[in-house]
Amino acid sequence: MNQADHTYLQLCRYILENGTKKEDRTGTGTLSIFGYQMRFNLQEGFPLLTTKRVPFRLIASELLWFLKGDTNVRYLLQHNNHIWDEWGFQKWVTSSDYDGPDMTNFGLRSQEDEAFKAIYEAQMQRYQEKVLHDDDFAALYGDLGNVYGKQWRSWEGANGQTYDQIQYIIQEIKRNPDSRRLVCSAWSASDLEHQQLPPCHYAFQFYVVDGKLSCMFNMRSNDVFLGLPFNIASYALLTHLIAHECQLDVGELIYTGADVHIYSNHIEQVQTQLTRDPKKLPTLTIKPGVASIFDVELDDLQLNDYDPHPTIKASVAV
Ligand SMILES: Nc1nc(=O)c2c([nH]1)NC[C@@H]1CN(c3ccc(C(=O)N[C@@H](CCC(=O)O)C(=O)O)cc3)CN21
Ligand SMILES: O=c1ccn([C@H]2C[C@H](O)[C@@H](COP(=O)(O)O)O2)c(=O)[nH]1
Repeated sequence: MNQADHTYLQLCRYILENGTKKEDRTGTGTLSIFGYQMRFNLQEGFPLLTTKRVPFRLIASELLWFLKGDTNVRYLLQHNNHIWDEWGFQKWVTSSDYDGPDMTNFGLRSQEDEAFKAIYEAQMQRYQEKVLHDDDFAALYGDLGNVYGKQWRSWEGANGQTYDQIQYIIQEIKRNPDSRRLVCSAWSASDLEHQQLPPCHYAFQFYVVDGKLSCMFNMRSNDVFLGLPFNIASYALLTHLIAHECQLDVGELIYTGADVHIYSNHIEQVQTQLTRDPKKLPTLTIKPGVASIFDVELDDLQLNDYDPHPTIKASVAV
């Protein structure tokens, strides 16, 4: 059974038919709806879409990065993960330390202007090298500010004391699984000015019934073609990891989105994906013996029987 692809494709179809043209911060333009919910039964298989290839390795390394409480893209680069590069790069090129060619509006310009694209790529390569090999540079420009890792693992209270929301949730699930307070919030009003990108998945909550762990996650803004397949798989993986540690089965994953949009330069890609028939979902195995989710490494996670349709390329809006 694979209901997951159908559920996702139904959302895509719904936006194409009912979405309103809406301008956005990146200048790309979107088709957007406001308010949508989807449910994924995690017992059916691991919800990694099969109607295009979704790179599980990038999703897993990003989630482990959050769980480590890390906010610096150096860890991602060390794992050959480039999904956050543009947001660190932006911090560098808009600073007084930047001494290269003008990078104003690099996201859109690199899609429209081939000559600029080559200049941009050279600067991006310089950025990546510096983050990887220059500690001072990485501390300044690799760090994305108080993003997910910081809020999840060391939320700062008014008194300067820090709170580990993930540790709290795990302890509570073990001690009092009926709790209705198994919430993690990444949205901190006082931190908005200290973040390269305010959290898109800003809160999630767990629920235990009949020995199964379910999770609901909320998104204020969601890029349906590039972001959402990652977000679904990431929260599915988080639910599996916490269930594993708490000796529970997995239940349901519930998604609630607010401004749910397809970028205007992703419409063709979505239409291609809609012509494809879903295949069997993969399954996930966590290496036995990994006791704490904070010790999990990439090699402890194994995705089985993933045989998707080919990748569909698209540019990310910055
Ligand atoms: N516009 C936008 N969409 C997002 O989904 C997004 C952001 N911005 N900003 C922050 C993070 C970064 N995320 C990203 C960024 C890029 C891809 C992406 O390009 N995915 C490609 C594969 C990329 C690769 O192989 O390196 C894909 O085909 O899924 C996915 C998620 C999710 N978030
Ligand atoms: O996990 C993520 C992170 C980001 N996004 C998307 C949603 C929007 O398209 C952009 C963020 O732009 P804002 O103007 O701050 O809303 O990134 C995502 O889908 N998933």
